[in-house]
Amino acid sequence: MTLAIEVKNVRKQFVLRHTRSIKEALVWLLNGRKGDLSEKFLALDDVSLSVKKGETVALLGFNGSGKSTLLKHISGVMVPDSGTILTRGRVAGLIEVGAGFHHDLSGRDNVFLNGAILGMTEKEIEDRFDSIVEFAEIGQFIDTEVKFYSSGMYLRLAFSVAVHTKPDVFLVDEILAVGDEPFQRKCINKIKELAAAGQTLVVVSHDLELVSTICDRGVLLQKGAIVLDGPVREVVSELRRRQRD
Ligand SMILES: Nc1ncnc2c1ncn2[C@@H]1O[C@H](COP(=O)(O)OP(=O)(O)OP(=O)(O)O)[C@@H](O)[C@H]1O
Repeated sequence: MTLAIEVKNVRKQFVLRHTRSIKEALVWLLNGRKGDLSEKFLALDDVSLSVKKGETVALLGFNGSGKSTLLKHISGVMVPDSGTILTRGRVAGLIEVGAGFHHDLSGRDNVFLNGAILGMTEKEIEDRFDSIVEFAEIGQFIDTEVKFYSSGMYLRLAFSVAVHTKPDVFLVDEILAVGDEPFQRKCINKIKELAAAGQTLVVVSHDLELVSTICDRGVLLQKGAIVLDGPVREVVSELRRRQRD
């Protein structure tokens, strides 16, 4: 059994800064700065998760349960306060769409820039360039600066670059809710194709029907901790039961 992702005892705390009144700040100063004006919030509380190569996993849970935070740790965008995350092979994903895109550059330049950030060589990008543009249906706009793209065009190009990196682990965060319907369908088909080809997949989505068709395994998060891990249908049923309560 080859592991693609191994998350061990990960904790992540965020500091929530509240706006305080001048009076509150003054009292705090006069008291010798005792206590803490900021509040701490544990977004991931001792999370451990192993994902085997070829598994398709849906991270499920209510708003604020820590799904995106966990995905960002797997992608390496965030580092944990404690614990470890190991990933095997190339990890690519759609977490903050077009995060690596530069507004003043053309679509073409961004394909090269973003492709390189995602770990492709120049030769790989050149070889896959036509296919990237074709999948994104960007056509003649490929030489236009992306700041003039519609949000859908931007998203399509970002998605296309990401899937063409042929990653070993593909991470998708709620992306499927964006874009028009035909493109959504195309993305879903592409993701299903990747899953069928044995690609490791970790998906965050509130579309329970959709994740049930794409993923085999479901992981339910609640207040930053994993409370259930099993076949996706069972975990989705439990989440629905909790939604009704
Ligand atoms: N950079 C940050 N600074 C402070 N708090 C944060 C930060 N990122 C996330 N949080 C908090 O951590 C908690 C978990 O957020 P996260 O985005 O992981 O939840 P989620 O399960 O993906 O939620 P949703 O379903 O709404 O997308 C939330 O309460 C959120 O406000």
